[in-house]
Parts: sequence; structure tokens; C-alpha cells
Amino acid sequence: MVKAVVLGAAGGIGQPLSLLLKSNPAVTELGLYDIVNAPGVAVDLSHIATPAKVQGYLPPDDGLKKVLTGADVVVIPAGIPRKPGMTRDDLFKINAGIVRDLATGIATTAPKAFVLVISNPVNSTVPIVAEVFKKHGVFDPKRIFGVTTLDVVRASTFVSEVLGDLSLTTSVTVPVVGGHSGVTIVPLLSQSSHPLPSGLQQSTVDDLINRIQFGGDEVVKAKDGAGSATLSMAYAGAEFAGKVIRALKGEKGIVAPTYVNLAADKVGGEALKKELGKDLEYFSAPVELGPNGVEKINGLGKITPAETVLVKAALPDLATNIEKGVTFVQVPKL
Ligand SMILES: NC(=O)c1ccc[n+]([C@@H]2O[C@H](COP(=O)([O-])OP(=O)(O)OC[C@H]3O[C@@H](n4cnc5c(N)ncnc54)[C@H](O)[C@@H]3O)[C@@H](O)[C@H]2O)c1
Ligand SMILES: O=C(O)C[C@H](O)C(=O)O
Repeated sequence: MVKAVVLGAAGGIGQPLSLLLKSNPAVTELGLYDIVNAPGVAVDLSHIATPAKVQGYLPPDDGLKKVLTGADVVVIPAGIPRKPGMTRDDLFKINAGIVRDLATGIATTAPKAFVLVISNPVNSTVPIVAEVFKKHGVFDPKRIFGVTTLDVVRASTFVSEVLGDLSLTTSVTVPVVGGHSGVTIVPLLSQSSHPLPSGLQQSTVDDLINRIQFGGDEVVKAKDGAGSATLSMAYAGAEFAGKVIRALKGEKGIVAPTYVNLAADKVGGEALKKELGKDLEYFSAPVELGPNGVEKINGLGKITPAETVLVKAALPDLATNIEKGVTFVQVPKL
């Protein structure tokens, strides 16, 4: 039995993500919550002939508490998306408070649930969730995940395009490490399951890296004020949630890049910090998943000198983003 919950379920990501979770036969209960329209989305999805029992809630009458009761996996796509000209960090002002309040609900009602954070800026919202959990004495670094899967999905697609064969997209895997904004997104192309041809021009490789790092901007620009990636994000979110659920149910050997707290020495966080040469609290790296969440944080592996430069370039922004999230909860504004 697996209860999955979507907080922000009526939104651009929330609706298709809820549809994909309803389509996952491993989900037996699906709880939807939003400040608008969640009951409507739930009734609509409930007619689909898959096992999950769907129920939608709004804030009145303890809706948040009700939806979170018994949750195993909570996915958070609540919050505002970017418009052209905005950075993800510009979303902090509004989304930080939304994520803090939802995290408080999870910490008090479902402290053992796996929390999958989609709301931007992910580099800061994940630390916010962790700090809220610490405040409530329920923090477990193995159970809180920043969803960076869209960067991995984009890397598969864009590498396949460069290889000239889109049929490869489902089999191309490229680890993407660091964080989830601009230069903090670091694709490790040297570890691609399908290596790039050795004669490829350097400018093509540079363009490919840039496109993976700034793929989000491409969608924001194309939507022209109507938001950011929703459908590709729902696909990526369902993919990652599906892996977490499979691991929760005991399947072994599941690895996915995700943005996690590096506090847990036993699971490889300290080793990764040494590799990075910086005492960073959060980083996205390939993680082995298990029934208790993070089983092992894998290191960067063998990377090229050019990739080392990219990793180093990610660290200052990451440190600033992390600090901003931590401070938001630790030192609340008067
Ligand atoms: N991690 C990623 O890779 C990634 C990718 C795409 C988008 N995002 C982020 O996901 C977030 C959502 O994007 P979207 O396009 O779905 O936005 P959206 O505006 O379409 O949907 C957001 C939903 O959140 C709801 N909401 C707002 N406050 C809430 C609260 N307190 N409790 C519950 N629900 C609340 C809104 O009512 C709305 O339905 C944005 O912050 C966006 O930047 C992240
Ligand atoms: O770009 C955005 O703001 C949304 C998301 O983070 C993305 O990568 O598409």
C-alpha cells in the first residue's frame, strides 16, 4: 500500500503529475491538495480505471492535515512559476513561505514521509524543508529530495539530438549534478551512456552544456508569460516519484540524481564534500535509493578537467542559495 500526496495539485505541474501518479499501479491512495480546485481535479481523476483511491482537499477543515495523514510520498509542486526575465531565485520571496508552511504540515502530520521538492528555487527550498523538520525534531536527511530529474531528462533528449537519433532518448543516460539553476546544473557528458563522437566541435559541446543548464529558460521564453515547464516537469516528477516508490517497496539497485543533504556521513555525504573541496550542505548527485530513502550518495566518479571547472563554478551560487534557505527558517523576519 502506497499513499502518494501532491501539494499544489491543481497547478500546471500538479494536474498532469497527479494524472501520472494515478496511472502508476503501485499507488493505492492519491491525496491531492491545493488552495484552489483540488477536489475537482480529484473527482476527475477518480474516474480513471486504475487502483489508486483519489481524494482532494482545500485548506479549510484541516485539509492539509487530512491529505497528509498516512502519506508515504509527498511531492510539492506548489508555488509560482517564472515569467520571462526572472531567475529562479526571484521566486524565493513568495515560494519560500509556501514551502515552509507545507513543510510544517508534513513535519507535524507525516514526518516519516519521503518529501520530493519541485517548487523553485529548489537549491533553497530543499534546505527550507530540512530546517523546518529540524525545528520539529524530525529531520532525517535520507528522506528529503530536491527533484532535479528534469535536468536529467533534458540531458537525455538534447544528447540524443546531437547524436542525430531521437530514438535513443529512452536509453541515453547522463548524470547531472550540482543543483537546479543555471551554472549549478552540471551535466557530466563524459559519463554519458552513449559517448559523444570524439570529432565533435568544442562549440557544439559548449552549446549542449549551455542548453542543458538553461533549458528552463527556453520553455519560459516560449510560453511568453504563461509560466514555465509543466508537462515535461510532470513527466520528470512522476519518473522520480516512481523510482522512490519502487525503492520503498524493496526493489534494489535504483539510482537517480537528486539534490540531497550531505550530512549523513555513513551514506557518502562526507566523501562527496571532500571530492568537492567544500563543506557544502546540499548537492545533487546520483543517489542509490532504498526503503529508507537515501542508501548511498555516490561521488562524482571520474570527471574531466573541463567538468571539474564546471563543478567548481557551481559551488559559490549553491552555497549562497543554501544559506538563503537555511537563514529563512532559522532567522525569521520580525
Ligand atoms: N524542479 C523543477 O525542475 C521544476 C520544473 C518546473 C517548475 N518548477 C517549479 O514548480 C512550481 C510550480 O510550477 P507550476 O507551473 O505548476 O505553477 P502553477 O502556478 O501552475 O501551479 C502552482 C500551484 O500551486 C498552488 N499553490 C499556491 N500556494 C499554495 C499553497 N500554499 N498550498 C498548496 N498549493 C498552493 C496554486 O494554487 C497552483 O495551483 C514553480 O515554483 C516552478 O518554478 C520546478
Ligand atoms: O525554469 C524554470 O523556472 C522551471 C524549471 O526549474 C525548469 O527547469 O524548467
